[in-house]
Amino acid sequence: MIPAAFDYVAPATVPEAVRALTAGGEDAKVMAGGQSLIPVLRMRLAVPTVVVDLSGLTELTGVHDDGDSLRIGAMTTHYEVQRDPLVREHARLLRLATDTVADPQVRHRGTFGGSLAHADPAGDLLAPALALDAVMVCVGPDGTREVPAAEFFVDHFTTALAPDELLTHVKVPKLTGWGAHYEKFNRVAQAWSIVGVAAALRVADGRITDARIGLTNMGPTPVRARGVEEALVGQPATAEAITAAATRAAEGADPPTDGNADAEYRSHLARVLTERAVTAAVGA
Ligand SMILES: Cc1cc2nc3c(=O)[nH]c(=O)nc-3n(C[C@H](O)[C@H](O)[C@H](O)COP(=O)(O)OP(=O)(O)OC[C@H]3O[C@@H](n4cnc5c(N)ncnc54)[C@H](O)[C@@H]3O)c2cc1C
Repeated sequence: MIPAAFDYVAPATVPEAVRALTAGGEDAKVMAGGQSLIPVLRMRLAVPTVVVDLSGLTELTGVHDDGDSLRIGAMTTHYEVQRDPLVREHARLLRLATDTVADPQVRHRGTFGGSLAHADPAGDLLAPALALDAVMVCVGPDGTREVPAAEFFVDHFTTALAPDELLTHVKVPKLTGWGAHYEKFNRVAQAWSIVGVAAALRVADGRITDARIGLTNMGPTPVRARGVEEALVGQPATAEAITAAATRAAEGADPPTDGNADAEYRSHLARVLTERAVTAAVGA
């Protein structure tokens, strides 16, 4: 199918983009790399009045050092995130998760902000953003507001962004020196996650002192595995402690049943992948 007709605007500044969104009303759509939006338009799952293309907004690209956190522009591509030295040093979990996203073509066009704004429960960057306590910087006609990841993801493909707002940056607190791992289970190479586990941990004198665990595709939004975190902190970084903590991975999750896996199998995967992710993060 081809998309229904829409107006196209390519703003040169963020205020211009906001004005175009506001003028377009409820059915205006932002376009980043178009990796998810174009198929949605072609299937006519969305019939926007106007598409506001952010690709000219160079101010929304790149990774910047903001002291205690990194500021990542929404239009930074997955490829750029993967290769950025600041991300490697201070947000390794994000880099490892980005490595698992699709294939080089998608990683060259797809953006960090687009993935978060799209809020596909199977998207691999949502759980790391949640585990890292990232903060979304959103700009609309009333100005700028900051939304913590825990409040940003509202439902399947639904975020706290209003139709006339855009995500400009993401603040990612630095976890320098922490161990990290992203464990993804998918049906074929380069496919979306059936379940994924994002783990970031700090170990001192053989004991786990901090643990952040996020789950991909274990509910309509990414899930923070608080039970596992509680069970890990203070424990020795041993296989026994990790196995015991991982049994709590599916607590509080609401995994879907679909053509790839049923809810019970997803809960099993969450436990197994948590054990693997934490083990790898401890050894990292
Ligand atoms: C073949 C294929 C395989 C893929 N596999 C994976 C995978 O394994 N794991 C994974 O995580 N992802 C995967 N993806 C998705 C990929 O990561 C894209 O980055 C993601 O779809 C977002 O695309 P985009 O950045 O081009 O945003 P777009 O497609 O342009 O936009 C997506 C949505 O977000 C909104 N949006 C975009 N940017 C903003 C913004 N700054 N402010 C407000 N709203 C915004 C748009 O309006 C739209 O609704 C895959 C995509 C394809 C095509």
